Amino acid sequence: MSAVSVAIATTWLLGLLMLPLLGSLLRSGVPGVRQWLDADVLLIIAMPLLLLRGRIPDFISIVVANVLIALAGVTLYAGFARFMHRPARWPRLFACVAIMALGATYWRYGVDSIPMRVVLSTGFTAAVCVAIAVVVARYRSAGRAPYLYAATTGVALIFAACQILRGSYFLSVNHVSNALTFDTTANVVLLCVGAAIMPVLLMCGMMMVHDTLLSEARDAVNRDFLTGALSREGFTSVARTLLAEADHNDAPLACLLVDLDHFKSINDTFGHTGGDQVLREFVALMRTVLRTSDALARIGGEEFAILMPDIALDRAQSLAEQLRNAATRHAVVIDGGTCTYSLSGGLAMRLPGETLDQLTVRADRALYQAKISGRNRLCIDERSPSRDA
Ligand SMILES: Nc1nc2c(ncn2[C@@H]2O[C@H](COP(=O)(O)OP(=O)(O)OP(=O)(O)O)[C@@H](O)[C@H]2O)c(=O)[nH]1
Repeated sequence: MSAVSVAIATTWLLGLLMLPLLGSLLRSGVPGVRQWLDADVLLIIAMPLLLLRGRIPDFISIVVANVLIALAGVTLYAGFARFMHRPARWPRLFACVAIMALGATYWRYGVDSIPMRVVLSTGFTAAVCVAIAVVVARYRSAGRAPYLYAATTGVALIFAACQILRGSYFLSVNHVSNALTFDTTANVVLLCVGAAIMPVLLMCGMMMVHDTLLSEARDAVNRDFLTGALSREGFTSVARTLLAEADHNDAPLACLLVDLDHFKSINDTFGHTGGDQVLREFVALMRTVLRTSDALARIGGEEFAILMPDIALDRAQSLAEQLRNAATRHAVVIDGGTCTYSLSGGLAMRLPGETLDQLTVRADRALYQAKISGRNRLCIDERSPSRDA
């Protein structure tokens, strides 16, 4: 068996192995997986056609096989583009495949040249690899494992370089095919690298899908689905860090609990979806007032907790008042109607060594005071340090 046949058979086997793995990721709904699966299927169909060269008509083993491989390549790229939430631009991709088809036909039936067909296919594959490297490097989502994206870009560029090297070699040899042309060590090594391109890039894609799923699962637990604020679980874990930092730096930490007033009547007037819109817009409003270092969580229906690290009571009180004023000025347009609302707040400064539960209990007591004193106001827990200072 020649080195070329071994390389083709290896790609085919790896393609088969990838199939169930990609299939298992289909139901994840992550964009790109469908295209990667299609690319793998195209590859699996194309490889035996190449292997049957001489036993089936050349048109199938050369032209059709090369077109299928080119289609697999552009579909692989489309998968990466979709994964990065970019359009696949199919008309352009099909135009590239059409050029490949014309080239393969010409270098078989116009001028029969194996080296030129190799130059054509390596050039095409190199272009696909560069396109993948560019789309992955350029459109990486923030908050995702950067090493994975860097590795995919790097691997795609290495593959492109190997293809260009192999193409250049064949460009320099005589147009007449010759077994020796293929049996050089350099060509065999580059051939093996070429055989790994699709399987390795598909593996990179699958690793990125896993990274996405893990990050979505983490978000589902730590984020409130409706407002995007931290969930109670997310808040607890962020609070643990903030409390440890406050202890370590002997720094002040403020806890503000906020509850929207008469929220039930908002729901009664504007419906539950109207109430949801108020909650979403209120969280967006809070983000414009609070500092980026403040941790904001939705801990109940219309109740929110904010931890403010490294802040004195005066400043925390002023931020809380700004928030209350912004809320009273905020008009939410719902189905043509306008909803206005107010909030009550309870503020407590952390005492040395105090746990999150102890701190929130004091803030909650202050919030209760604000509610029973008439709402739309801020109360401060009397034990908050620096109050008397
Ligand atoms: N739209 C919407 N409403 C919610 C959600 N979670 C809880 N609520 C509603 O929030 C309302 C809270 O009502 P209450 O606990 O009586 O409080 P309130 O009407 O705000 O009165 P005070 O807090 O005493 O000023 C209830 O009607 C809940 O149904 C939610 O996710 N979306």
